[in-house]
Amino acid sequence: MGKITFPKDFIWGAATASYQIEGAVNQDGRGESIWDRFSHTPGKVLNGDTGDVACDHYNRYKEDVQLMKELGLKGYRFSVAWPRIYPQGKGQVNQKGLDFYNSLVDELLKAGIEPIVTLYHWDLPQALQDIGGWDNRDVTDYFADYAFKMYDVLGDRVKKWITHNEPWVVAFVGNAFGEHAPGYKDFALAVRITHHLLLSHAKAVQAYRQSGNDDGGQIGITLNLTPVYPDSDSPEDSEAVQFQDGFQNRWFLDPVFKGAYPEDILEFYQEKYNAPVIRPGDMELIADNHIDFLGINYYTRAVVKKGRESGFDSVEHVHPEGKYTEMGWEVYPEGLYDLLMRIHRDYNAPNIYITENGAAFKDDKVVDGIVDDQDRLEYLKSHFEAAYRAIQDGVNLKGYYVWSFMDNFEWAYGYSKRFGIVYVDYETLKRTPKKSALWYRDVIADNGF
Ligand SMILES: N=[N+]=NCCCCNC(=O)[C@@H]1[C@H]2[C@H](O)[C@@H](O)[C@H](O)[C@@H](CO)[C@@H]12
Repeated sequence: MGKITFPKDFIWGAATASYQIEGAVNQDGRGESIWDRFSHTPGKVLNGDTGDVACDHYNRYKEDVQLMKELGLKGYRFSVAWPRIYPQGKGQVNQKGLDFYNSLVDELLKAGIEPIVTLYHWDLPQALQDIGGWDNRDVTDYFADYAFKMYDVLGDRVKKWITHNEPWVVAFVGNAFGEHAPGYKDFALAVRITHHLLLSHAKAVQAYRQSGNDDGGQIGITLNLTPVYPDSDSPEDSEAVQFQDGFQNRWFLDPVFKGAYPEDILEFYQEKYNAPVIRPGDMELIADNHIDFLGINYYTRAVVKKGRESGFDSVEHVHPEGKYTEMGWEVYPEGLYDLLMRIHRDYNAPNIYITENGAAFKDDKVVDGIVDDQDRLEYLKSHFEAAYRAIQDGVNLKGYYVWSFMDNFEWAYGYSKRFGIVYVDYETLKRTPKKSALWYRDVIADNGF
């Protein structure tokens, strides 16, 4: 592909999340989150790593914003730690928590960087988990109250909001697979939670429309979407694709864009799990609170075939020959093009932002002050090219936030996986831009490559 130039005003950014970078978990009145509890539970996180210190961004945010400015970022996606605002999840507000995010937003605006703020990136106040967490329908109201408070405090300067980050991961990885906080292995619980996450999303959108701060503001949701391909053209493998696509993608896309769950998956869940619990008015609330943009987190594709056991959900993942990242995820930029075209075709999505795309590679070694992460540079270049092709074919893609601005706490993998375009030495907390960051700086300056 020759030189490509992205549309004018395309937002080139980078993304992070509160629990993964902030540290300072006991500073300035922050309450405990489910990830504090989970990471301090022996055996849950590799090497016993926790987010206690992480990148200490809470105390180093001015330095970090200065580095973002030097890289020329147009946008920065971060999340607010609910437990910094409401240490108990509801009730008493923690002013020092609000002060931090106010200062961070002011630093970003001074640096000419547009903030896009995620309200929930997995760090639920533990006090709410103690009353059932997302399985407790009341938490959907506490989330809307927390959202309303953030719109009130930051809404004059923050004009792009994301309600949830990856509700599929929150529900299934945290409550069916047991790999993330709070660590349950109960599929019916996970299905019930998906409904409460979507309900809380709708209530937070409704709160935004009522906040009086939505003038020129946009609100959306970020979904981790995975295009699914069959291992063969057999009818069995097509059925496996249909289930996997419904389980991972359509279960969230359909309610958000069409106001109803996909029939095939809903029927299957009600039959097998007697879930979700949907009350009269729920689907109307979800249907009536439209989003202004869809955030897409894209990492890789899925290739599936019918599994050995019977049933609609009998799916076996296949791992084709090819290049894989340190997470075991296939490098497949074509999947980003196919995904964007599918969302455009099947959901007629309004504006779309890639709210996360990036990779963990072993190529992070500091040699003579340089981190030569050529693998990551090539990963990003190939995915930028796929995004460009989708824009050329009509997709309303308005921005791209690389995951991640800097190496950080990679959930159950702790600090063993590095996704940053900026290297973090966890002994000294020194930040060093990697080769990919210096290349990205030029891409942003030229609005292409
Ligand atoms: N079973 N299983 N699956 C595990 C999770 C699958 C998908 N993981 C993601 O999308 C997470 C997303 C997250 O927003 C960010 O906080 C994470 O740091 C990145 C990198 O991991 C990605």
